[in-house]
Amino acid sequence: MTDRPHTPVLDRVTYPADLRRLTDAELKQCADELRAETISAVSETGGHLGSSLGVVELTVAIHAVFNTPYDKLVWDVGHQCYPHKIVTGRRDRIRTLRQKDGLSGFTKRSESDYDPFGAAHSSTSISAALGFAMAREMGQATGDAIAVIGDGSISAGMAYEALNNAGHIGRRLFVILNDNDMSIAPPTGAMSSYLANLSKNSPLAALRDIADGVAQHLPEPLRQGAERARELVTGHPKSATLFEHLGFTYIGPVDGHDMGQLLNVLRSAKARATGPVLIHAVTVKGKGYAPAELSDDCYHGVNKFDVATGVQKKSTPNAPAYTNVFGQCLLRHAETDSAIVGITAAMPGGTGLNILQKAMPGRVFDVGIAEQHAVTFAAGMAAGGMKPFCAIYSSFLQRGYDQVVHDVALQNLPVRFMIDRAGLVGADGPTHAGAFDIGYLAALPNMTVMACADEAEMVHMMATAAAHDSGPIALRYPRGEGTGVAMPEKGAVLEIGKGRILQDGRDVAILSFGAHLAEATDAARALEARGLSVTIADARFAKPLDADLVDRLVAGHSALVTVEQGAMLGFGAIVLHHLAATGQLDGGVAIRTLHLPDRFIDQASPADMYADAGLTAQDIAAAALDALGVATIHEKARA
Ligand SMILES: Cc1ncc(C[n+]2csc(CCOP(=O)(O)OP(=O)(O)O)c2C)c(N)n1
Ligand SMILES: CC(=O)[C@@H](O)[C@H](O)COP(=O)(O)O
Ligand SMILES: [Mg+2]
Repeated sequence: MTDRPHTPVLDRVTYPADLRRLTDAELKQCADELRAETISAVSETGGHLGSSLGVVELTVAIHAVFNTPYDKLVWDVGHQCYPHKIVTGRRDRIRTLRQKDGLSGFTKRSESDYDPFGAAHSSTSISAALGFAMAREMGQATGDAIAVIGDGSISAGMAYEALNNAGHIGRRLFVILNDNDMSIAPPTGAMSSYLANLSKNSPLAALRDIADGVAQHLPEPLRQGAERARELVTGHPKSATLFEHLGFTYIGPVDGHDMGQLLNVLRSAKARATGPVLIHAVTVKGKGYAPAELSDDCYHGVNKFDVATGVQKKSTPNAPAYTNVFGQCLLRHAETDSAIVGITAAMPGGTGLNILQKAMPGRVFDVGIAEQHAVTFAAGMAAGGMKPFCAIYSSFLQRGYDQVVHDVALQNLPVRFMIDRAGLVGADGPTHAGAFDIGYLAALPNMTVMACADEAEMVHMMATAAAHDSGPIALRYPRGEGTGVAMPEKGAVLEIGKGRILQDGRDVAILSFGAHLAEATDAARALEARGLSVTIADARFAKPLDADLVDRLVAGHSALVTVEQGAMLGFGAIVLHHLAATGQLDGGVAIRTLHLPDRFIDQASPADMYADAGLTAQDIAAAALDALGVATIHEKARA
């Protein structure tokens, strides 16, 4: 007998239609190959590996059973969609993931018909899928809607708003709960415990059938076992799970890595569902790759790595990361002030709150993916006499905006907002860019808004925030390392609303707000090389604005350039508003406000993204020269 060459099944799959031609055994083999391909690709690109490995079988089974893209598959967050990208026509570009001009690390409508709804912020999938389902019910040419949501993401209020609505509407909709008992960090919360109990204590639930109730047809001892398991989970004899109370048919738990079981359950659900169905799939984050399965974070987000060992490539830092400086500072303040507490919405490591959490576990609250609750919880704590440091990434705080307005600012409560990932963040792209917080926070009465120029300034601003009991205060800082400046022994409390001048000049003033001061300084050097005399100032506060400083810069220079790592209606707009309100715009000074452009910027390195945004040192210098040119024309005209 001759050995037949082994042809990978995955090589026969470009689109989901190809999966639908495979036998069940081939689908299983395809999943194994898809897992290997995912590991290999992410080892070259970095990215969200653990979550993607956990849904390999689900990906294959869903696409094999449902008629995507006519049926709409909506991944929550979208960070687990790499296997999905590989089997939906993007295998040839999967090694460009998260890079400039490459594939997005999340689902994105403009990238593929198989990404019917974009994501990256969590807990939106059930709402979006319900929207598709209703569009179908109202006559649009679209098929079934399937949301896949993780156990971490289903902790957010928005997911319950959607379940509530879907259960009420009662139309056919599929929600697959991908329960790997893990968020970015170990999951917290009562809901997480409830789900854990469902999967641990309900061994026979997998046999339940959505239409005719398999349990009824089980032999007596098994049926009693199923009922006992249900009673154990719910606490009530014969009562249903939370999802059933909300109007869903609950199927599960099923083994989310058992291809046969998944195919049976999905086929049966697809054939029989008349209303909303929740399929509870138990999975393992990092499944099938030992270094991921054995690690504490299940390789949630990894750098490039060596496949054989799992060892990730780490760059040697030149300076402390802002996140770390924040974490260390907060710990120092908490040691001397027992009212200080930290609040995070499922990001203890990402925000640096894990430093305080490790030292003083009782002083940090991880509320799960629940930014809205985090903000109002902080407001309540502040009203109760505590000093909450609410650490949330800039883009995720967008979720809690009404809470910032209504619960914090309106009541002038001293919540300290620590806004990490302000500005462009790199590989996560536009969904995670901290672009809007300057504008959306500075618009609020009572709010103080600071941004630190470097890590030493951060220490002072932390001291300022800790001392600021008269109202809410926000400190924004970017992802990544500081600039390597000498660090102060201790933070000094800054005068609220006062900036600083770092260098005095005569021709042009560059007024920077936040961490682009290094680029502003480089621009000044370039201008000096052309014989110009440049003032460099650091605003420190966008609100209250240092009006005296701005007035001085306008009065003493022919041109003023503002620089910030934020969107159009931010710091520069505040400066312009002040100058207009005080009649200084007509005084002949030429002004340029450098900010992010009015468009979303695709993923690349932060440096490339800032170049795309027109915010390099050269751009700043060019803007200054342009402004000076205009100022010269004005001066000549006046002469
Ligand atoms: C609104 C929002 N807050 C926080 C995050 C950061 N975040 C991304 S994935 C994740 C954990 C998600 O856990 P889960 O849904 O269980 O998916 P898993 O990674 O376990 O597959 C978090 C907190 C986010 N993307 N969106
Ligand atoms: C998917 C998601 O939202 C997070 O995993 C995010 O990518 C983390 O970003 P950082 O790496 O900046 O913490
Ligand atoms: Mg999870």
